[in-house]
Amino acid sequence: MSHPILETRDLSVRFGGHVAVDRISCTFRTGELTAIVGPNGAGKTTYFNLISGQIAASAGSVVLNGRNITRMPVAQRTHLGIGRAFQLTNLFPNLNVLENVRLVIQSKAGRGFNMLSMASDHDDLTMPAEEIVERVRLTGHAHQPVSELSHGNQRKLEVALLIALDPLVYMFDEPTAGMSVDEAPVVLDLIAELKARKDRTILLVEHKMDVIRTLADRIIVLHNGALAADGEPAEVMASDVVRDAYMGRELEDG
Ligand SMILES: Nc1ncnc2c1ncn2[C@@H]1O[C@H](COP(=O)(O)OP(=O)(O)OP(=O)(O)O)[C@@H](O)[C@H]1O
Repeated sequence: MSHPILETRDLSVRFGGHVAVDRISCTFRTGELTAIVGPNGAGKTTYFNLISGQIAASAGSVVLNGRNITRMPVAQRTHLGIGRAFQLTNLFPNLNVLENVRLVIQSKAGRGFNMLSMASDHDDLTMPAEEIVERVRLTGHAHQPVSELSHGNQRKLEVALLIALDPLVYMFDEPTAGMSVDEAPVVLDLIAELKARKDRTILLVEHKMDVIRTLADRIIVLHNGALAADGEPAEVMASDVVRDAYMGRELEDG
């Protein structure tokens, strides 16, 4: 098996008296797609925020490629290889789809994240940007300002930007939430392609059973902020821990 790229060690955060993530120790390997499941409020998003750096840990550590990144700001973690699906707030709303993708490629290529530099200065980056826009089926919207995109197309753009960034660790938080049945497969196919490359690590917070079944190599279950189960999908799904964690609530079948 490949070496662990990402590890959390006794990672915890408390908000006032409430422990939202409770001493989670977990290792993630290259080539592996881990689904993170658990009922509402279990701590999934908070765990993601701790890994990507959106919030600071109260205790424990996050280790990327052997390096302690626990105290690093988001931008530095991104630079080192942690990639979280962009929220619309990270985009330039008045620039179009293609320009936003090109800016991420430009920044990745070490040419700065300068939206004022002329597009013609970076002509060589336009073609890779167009390819990524095509992969998420947004070619028809390439010249549309991102602020005018439908919700589903915004989500596809988030995935496009992450692919442009091409981090070591891809973090997806319910990537198809709110997408139509026509749109979701585009994103799921792209995640499957990333997984097939075997050279990236993918973390996926997901409620949809069919998505987990199709994509996950491994499932971890969070319950009350703690790691309740960790293992192969069939084994975890059949376990009492999952039944107890969900307390009668089902993972979504849709
Ligand atoms: N900034 C915050 N301040 C106070 N409490 C918070 C904060 N962020 C999260 N929490 C609490 O931490 C717990 C975990 O929340 P979190 O959003 O991580 O759960 P989740 O598993 O992602 O849930 P969902 O599936 O509903 O998105 C919840 O009880 C939540 O209310």
